[in-house]
Amino acid sequence: MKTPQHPDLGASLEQSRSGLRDTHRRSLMRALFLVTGSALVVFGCLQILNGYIWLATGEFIASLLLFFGGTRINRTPRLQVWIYSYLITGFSFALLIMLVPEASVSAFVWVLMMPVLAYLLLGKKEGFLLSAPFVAAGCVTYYFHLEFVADAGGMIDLLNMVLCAILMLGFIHLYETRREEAEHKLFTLAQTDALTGLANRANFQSTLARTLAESARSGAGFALVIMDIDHFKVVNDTMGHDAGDKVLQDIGQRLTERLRTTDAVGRLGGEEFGLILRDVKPEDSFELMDELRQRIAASELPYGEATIRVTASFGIAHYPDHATEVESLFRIADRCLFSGKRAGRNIVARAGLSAVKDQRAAGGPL
Ligand SMILES: Nc1nc2c(ncn2[C@@H]2O[C@H](COP(=O)(O)OP(=O)(O)OP(=O)(O)O)[C@@H](O)[C@H]2O)c(=O)[nH]1
Repeated sequence: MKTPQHPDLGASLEQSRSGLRDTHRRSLMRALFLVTGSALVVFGCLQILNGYIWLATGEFIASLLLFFGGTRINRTPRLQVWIYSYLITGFSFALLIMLVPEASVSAFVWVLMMPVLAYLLLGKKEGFLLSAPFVAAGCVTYYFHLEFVADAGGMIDLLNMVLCAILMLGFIHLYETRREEAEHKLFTLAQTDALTGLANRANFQSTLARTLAESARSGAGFALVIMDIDHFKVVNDTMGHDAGDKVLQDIGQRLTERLRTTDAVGRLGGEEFGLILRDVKPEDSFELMDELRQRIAASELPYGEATIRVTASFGIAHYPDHATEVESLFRIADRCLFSGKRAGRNIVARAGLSAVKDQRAAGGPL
């Protein structure tokens, strides 16, 4: 059986919580550091011409820090801290500039940029919590900038700003909510076998890799079981594909019903299923699978006027007794299954110590 390496899908979702993967967030941050750093150099020069030496000095220092940050952002393990530091400092700096009595009215356009950056870099919840107070503070500053709205023209100016800020925040929030929902739906679809509702092969392999890493830390063993329905082709050929589908759904349900919630079940493809039994000894996993085998053999699935009976064969490999790597565990369980099929089917076959010996003698996994 070919078992290609699959990325951990759970980790992928975690990394894309803001809509951008960590690598993209780093690239965006680097671009922001460079753009805002360069912009601050220009603004600093203009502030000198305006006579605001202290403001220009602050902008030059900030631009140096930003250029330095641009060289570090790709390597830092604390990306989230860097993002928060950048956004909070940047937003506060923008507010400070708006508070200057002679501030140009165009400085207030940055208020509208705040939610865009915060949502893009932090996601919906954290983006809202960070940007909403700054947007509100920007609107209040604008009110003071207009000198308390003395006439109708001032009121129009204020309402333009406030309405635009509210709409910007609202639209970005709505967009991010829909994007998260769509991503979640896609992610679930990409992980699930459509026919049985079980984990699909890629998802099962991610779970297996995670279980192995956890077991390596905790020292607890687990069993990998590969189960295959016997002579499934006959069901399809004699009763039709729809009957075959019903059998697959029924078997999938039986497997999940019988196992513990901490165990994992997945459809590896066709009529083949994978099971991970956590915290289990070799004798116990054999007994459990044999009970499952008997249940499947004894069950009758009504299909129209007919009744469908199937049997299944199982191959078991144990971590760490038989192998300590995903590939080797799969190969051993698969070979056990194959030997069970050759021995007449409706059998639970487990790797023995000889399997481990053979593997060592051959200088590699079985
Ligand atoms: N109904 C249905 N059939 C499927 C599906 N996926 C694979 N199959 C069928 O499963 C059958 C597998 O046949 P084989 O690989 O020969 O295996 P088998 O008949 O179970 O024989 P043994 O495994 O040797 O006992 C083929 O007929 C496939 O078309 C599916 O999603 N639905």
